Amino acid sequence: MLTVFDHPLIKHKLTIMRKKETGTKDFRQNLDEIGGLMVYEVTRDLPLNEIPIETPLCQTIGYEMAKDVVIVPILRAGLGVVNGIQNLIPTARIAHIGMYRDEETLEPHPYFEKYPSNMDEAAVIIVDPMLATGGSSVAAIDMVKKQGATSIKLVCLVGAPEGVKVVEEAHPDVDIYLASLDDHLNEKGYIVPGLGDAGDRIFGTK
Ligand SMILES: O=c1ccn([C@@H]2O[C@H](COP(=O)(O)O)[C@@H](O)[C@H]2O)c(=O)[nH]1
Ligand SMILES: O=P(O)(O)OP(=O)(O)O
Ligand SMILES: [Mg+2]
Repeated sequence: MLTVFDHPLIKHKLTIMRKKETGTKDFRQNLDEIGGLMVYEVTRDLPLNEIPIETPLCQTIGYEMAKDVVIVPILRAGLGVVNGIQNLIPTARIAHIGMYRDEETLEPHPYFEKYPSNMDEAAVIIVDPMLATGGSSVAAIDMVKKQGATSIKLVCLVGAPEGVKVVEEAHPDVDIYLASLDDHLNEKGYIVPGLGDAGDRIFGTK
């Protein structure tokens, strides 16, 4: 299932990120804030356990999260989304998948992976600001499934219709969340209108 957020705060912050004159500091801050706003909805169906508790007044039933949450940023750009989510789920574990996209072929190249031990039981949230051809996302989902993950969500900021179709066809069981579904991919595999190269804008490498 694809969910595209239609929230004024997300639209406002994403517009700041899209502007070419926005510098690294403001880019990162708005990415952080959008990550926090999106996670509220992304985690809406997380299972809860009922637990007996005692308030200062009486005994009652409270709730605690039934599953560990594992956030999986696709490096580098995905790192920019982690903080906003972690602020709201401080107990989340962080896995890492290192992947770059070949500039000519647009094929994803994994170079690093590290996971906690309980991927099979966890609610796994893969994050990458950009869903372009879908190659990186499909490869990352393949990798977490190999670790036994069954509850997987993909959270991106900006998506292209081409990439959404590729992920939906390869992994129909994975819910996709976007802040914006943009128009198309250009001949170099960049999302249009997009926001440019997310990794470079987060880390100031261009
Ligand atoms: O406009 C764009 C498009 C892509 N990226 C980076 O590439 C990957 C995703 O590309 P896929 O083609 O979907 O594999 C993503 O990790 C971004 O880092 C970008 O920054 N801007
Ligand atoms: O996906 P890429 O190639 O843009 O890599 P990075 O996110 O490290 O900039
Ligand atoms: Mg990337």
